[in-house]
Amino acid sequence: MSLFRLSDVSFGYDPATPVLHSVSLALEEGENLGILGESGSGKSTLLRLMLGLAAPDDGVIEADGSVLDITSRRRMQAHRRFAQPVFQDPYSSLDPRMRIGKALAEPHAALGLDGDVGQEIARVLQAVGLPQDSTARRPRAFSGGQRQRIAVARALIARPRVLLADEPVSALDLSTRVRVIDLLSDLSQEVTLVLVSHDVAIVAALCPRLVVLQHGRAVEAGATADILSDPQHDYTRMLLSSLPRLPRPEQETAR
Ligand SMILES: Nc1ncnc2c1ncn2[C@@H]1O[C@H](COP(=O)(O)OP(=O)(O)OP(=O)(O)O)[C@@H](O)[C@H]1O
Repeated sequence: MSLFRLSDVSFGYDPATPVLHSVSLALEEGENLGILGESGSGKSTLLRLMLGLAAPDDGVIEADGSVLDITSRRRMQAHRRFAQPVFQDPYSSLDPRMRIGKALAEPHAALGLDGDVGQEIARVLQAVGLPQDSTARRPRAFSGGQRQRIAVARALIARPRVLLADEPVSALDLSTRVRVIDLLSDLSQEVTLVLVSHDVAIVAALCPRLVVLQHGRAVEAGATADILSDPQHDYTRMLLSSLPRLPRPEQETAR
């Protein structure tokens, strides 16, 4: 059974100007899915629909084997345990006044989760590689990369099956980025990731499956390795050719 199945999903903030056009995709357990596209192609909107923050104008979203009805409070409560978001900016996603222990305890209570909250906090801090005494500190005591780890820990409290991550490292500096990417890669053992990005290298590192969005249409989908080595669509070729290239070793030594 697929974790998510989207069938011909269309959506517009204003229904007269659709942002997503008949998008279909499937997310299978253990197969991280990258969603790649230029700014404005509809990537974040697609994640919003998968989170249940808005409903499609047309088409169907199935999650965990049943149709996602966002008007059902009970269904949405279950969905928030099933799929958790990680947003781009760890500075705005954490309340600056709230100690980390409280920030992690809050979703545990709000989602009515089982298990001892103290033990669960210890589990997620360990999972993201932060010291246990982080609970007594406020977000300003942490660097950007550490804050993003806290945001990931907050998502993991729910023991979700899916993490829906929207440009999770683009607000971070380069060296921190690598550590958060490593963390997301390690987590792939226990949770399946949907990763929205305009960065081909990050998608290639984390996601064996890929969907390319152009103006709200899925123009290419399949195995990431196949798409990167032999893109079928002009738009995908354009995205790949616009990648910044690192100098080859011989060019470096020639200088
Ligand atoms: N809340 C909103 N109300 C109205 N229009 C919106 C809203 N959010 C996004 N849009 C529009 O929907 C389209 C798709 O935006 P979306 O943020 O999904 O794209 P994106 O691919 O995630 O872009 P980016 O990489 O810049 O975040 C854009 O034209 C955008 O202006």
